[in-house]
Amino acid sequence: MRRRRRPPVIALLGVDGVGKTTQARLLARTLTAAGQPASYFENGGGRPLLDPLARRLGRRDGPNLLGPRVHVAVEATFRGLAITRALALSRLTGRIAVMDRYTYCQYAVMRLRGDGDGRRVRAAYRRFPTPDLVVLFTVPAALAQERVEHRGRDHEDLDRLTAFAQAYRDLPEAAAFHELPASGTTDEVHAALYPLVTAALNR
Ligand SMILES: Cc1cn([C@H]2C[C@H](O)[C@@H](COP(=O)(O)OP(=O)(O)O)O2)c(=O)[nH]c1=O
Repeated sequence: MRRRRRPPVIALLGVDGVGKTTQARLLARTLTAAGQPASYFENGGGRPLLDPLARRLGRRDGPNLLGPRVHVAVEATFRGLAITRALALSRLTGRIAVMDRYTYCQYAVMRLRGDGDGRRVRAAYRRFPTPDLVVLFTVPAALAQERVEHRGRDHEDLDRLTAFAQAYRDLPEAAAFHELPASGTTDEVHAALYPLVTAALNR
């Protein structure tokens, strides 16, 4: 067998409510049960912390509290630290890293908000490996919104979800993403995802 410098990295992307967390957790469990030990990692940008904090302080959201420039630096730092930790743990344990979000999510959210060209963040993230597989989940914006409502933690605006999905597709890296329609049940989407993953792991 070919020697690998690091365990494989699988990254799942998409707008809020598309099913990343559900699928990433299930994928890590299924791979592990199939004899390919895998760990789930969440690589968020701190929005669940920053937005409620901003609201408690009487502001609309994180960018409104910190200003766009500071906010993007804080968010990119949060995410960079999460990815660094995930890669380090994956290397230490030798387990496949199943990434719930990755660098591309930062680039997409910056494009969505019009935070410049992302060159500085791309430079800061340049040492992070290109994953062995990047899957972009797609669902109609209305379904993503319904799922976010169902989760009950926050709310999503339909126009924002539509623009966010387009921001992913407009990234310069998007040609390497594997788009996967994710409107089906959890089991149906998993059944479509799993062969892509095993093919990537066997490459
Ligand atoms: C994948 C999936 C999720 N859900 C629910 C579970 C969650 O409460 C919510 C959002 O899923 P979640 O996996 O949290 O999405 P993301 O990580 O992309 O934001 O939708 C469904 O109802 N059906 C599905 O097929």
